[in-house]
Amino acid sequence: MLELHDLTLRIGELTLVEGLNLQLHAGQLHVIIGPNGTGKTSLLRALFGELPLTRGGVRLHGTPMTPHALTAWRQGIGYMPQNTQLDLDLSALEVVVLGRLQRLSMRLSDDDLRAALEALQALDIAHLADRPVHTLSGGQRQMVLFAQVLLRQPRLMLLDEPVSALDLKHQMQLMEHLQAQTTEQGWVSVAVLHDLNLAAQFADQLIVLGDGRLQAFGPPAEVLSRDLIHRLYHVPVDVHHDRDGQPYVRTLRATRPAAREGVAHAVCGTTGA
Ligand SMILES: Nc1ncnc2c1ncn2[C@@H]1O[C@H](COP(=O)(O)OP(=O)(O)OP(=O)(O)O)[C@@H](O)[C@H]1O
Repeated sequence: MLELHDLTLRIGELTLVEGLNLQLHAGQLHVIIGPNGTGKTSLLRALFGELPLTRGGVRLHGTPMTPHALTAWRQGIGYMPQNTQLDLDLSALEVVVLGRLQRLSMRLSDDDLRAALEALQALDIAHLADRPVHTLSGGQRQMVLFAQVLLRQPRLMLLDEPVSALDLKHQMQLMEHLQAQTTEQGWVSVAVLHDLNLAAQFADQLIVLGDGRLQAFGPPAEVLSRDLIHRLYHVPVDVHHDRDGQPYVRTLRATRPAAREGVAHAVCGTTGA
């Protein structure tokens, strides 16, 4: 279990996150949603030990995060930050193997290489293995970095917008894999997503942040409501539910697309003339 107790983050006068109390369970996928600039990345960075806590504490399976033991703390974490820039002269396979960094001696073992290849295969990107990573597309880099964090065999998975550069097929592939492995391996998984429908589809629990504070926490079917979304994003939406009770969100336009209708009429008029 990952326990956050009164977690507060400040930089100078600016409060990024205020008084978070949460208990996140092993084997569950937790998805953080919330508007831009509301503290999601700061929270993940703090959980990775990259941003010092101003107040409060964090425990993973009973072990507290302490400033003097951050190297050991990070060894149990698969952290995928938002920025997937990779200006390295390494192949995709080599980047994935780096996920085993803490265990690598002077040379790679067959086991490390096999595990890296299997991770690439599981994500259907084995064909990228020998490509230099600086030549990969944004989405391909994102998949390679996901394969890298898988190889860490983490107890805690922290993923900051892991599908932001992915097409529909790869979004589903990554999320399906994350959810299956979270259950199977008993990880505590935390991912930031902006796509509310993807969040509703895959999250066991939603963590809703707004202005650095917890606005709601719980299963998507209980948490995602029209009022909450409107309050957070100031966008009109409808929230529907499918046959399994899973919510899905449809954004509503504030204005009718009158200009487009005008274009259609003009085109028809031209054709008819
Ligand atoms: N190192 C820093 N110094 C000063 N302000 C910072 C720093 N890091 C973050 N902030 C500010 O803290 C707030 C929260 O930022 P954060 O990146 O955590 O938001 P976010 O919810 O992840 O946003 P987004 O959805 O846009 O990625 C923002 O106002 C940001 O400008």
